[in-house]
Amino acid sequence: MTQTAATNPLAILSTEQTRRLEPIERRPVGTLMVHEIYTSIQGEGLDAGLPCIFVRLAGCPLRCRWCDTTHAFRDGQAMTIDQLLDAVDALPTDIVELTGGEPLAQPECYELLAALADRKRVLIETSGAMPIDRVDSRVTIIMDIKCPGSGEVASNLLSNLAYLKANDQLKFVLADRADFDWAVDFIDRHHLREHELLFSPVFGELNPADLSAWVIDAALPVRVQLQIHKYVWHPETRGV
Ligand SMILES: C[S@@+](CC[C@H](N)C(=O)[O-])C[C@H]1O[C@@H](n2cnc3c(N)ncnc32)[C@H](O)[C@@H]1O
Ligand SMILES: Nc1nc2[nH]cc(C(=O)O)c2c(=O)[nH]1
Ligand code: SF4
Ligand SMILES: [Mg+2]
Repeated sequence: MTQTAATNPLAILSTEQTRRLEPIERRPVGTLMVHEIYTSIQGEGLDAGLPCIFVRLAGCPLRCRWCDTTHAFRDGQAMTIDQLLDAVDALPTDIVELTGGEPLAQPECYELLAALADRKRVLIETSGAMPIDRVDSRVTIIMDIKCPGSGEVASNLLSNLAYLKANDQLKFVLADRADFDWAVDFIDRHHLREHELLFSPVFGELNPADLSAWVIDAALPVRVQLQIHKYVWHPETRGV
């Protein structure tokens, strides 16, 4: 059976609420536009496999060619930070990830991240197109470096590299061999080999076996990572 926000027992926004999502421009002052909140298995990064609460904010100024979350570009439910914290507190899971859309596109998210970090272990998944310097230091940042195949390479904010902490993660989502070569060059040019590096294939586009062979051949200190939720559930399933 496929699972959706409507059937996931740990989804916070009900079917009725998700039907009433508003365009992001209608966000009242002091609120964040939230696209969905649910619990699943962390499908990406160094915490893959662990239960995790996902708070997905609405809206993104980028348009990665292969984005799998275009449904979050526009609509959400306006929630105050207190409402969001109540929703997260109601869930027993002790890891929470803020994602989107682009979570850092909503400035209130800095305050939200600090408040979440008072309660749980917090991860943020960000495009790296917005400054990360104001993110609470207790939060683990998973930052995408956008490769040429995404069509968004010009959005990489290189000044962010200086703010990465030892336990943050740098992710390259690769569409083809040209992206792979570009990523290896980027890592060397910016002296990033000491960081936690993740190479992920664009789902359904780059064969994970090809990517794995390239990583083995180059003897690179990077982790090949697949989006495991797309293997556990049907890849189009929402709310997982
Ligand atoms: C939907 S984005 C939201 C967070 C933020 N906007 C970003 O790009 O990191 C979450 C993660 O999914 C990855 N992603 C999106 N579409 C993908 C695809 N088709 N294949 C592999 N990863 C994908 C993104 O690269 C990013 O690491
Ligand atoms: N299960 C699951 N794990 C994830 N890790 C990062 C995600 C994201 O969309 O940011 C994601 C997601 O959408 N689902
Ligand atoms: S930055 Fe993230 S949410 Fe925005 S288009 Fe790219 S992958 Fe999708
Ligand atoms: Mg996702």
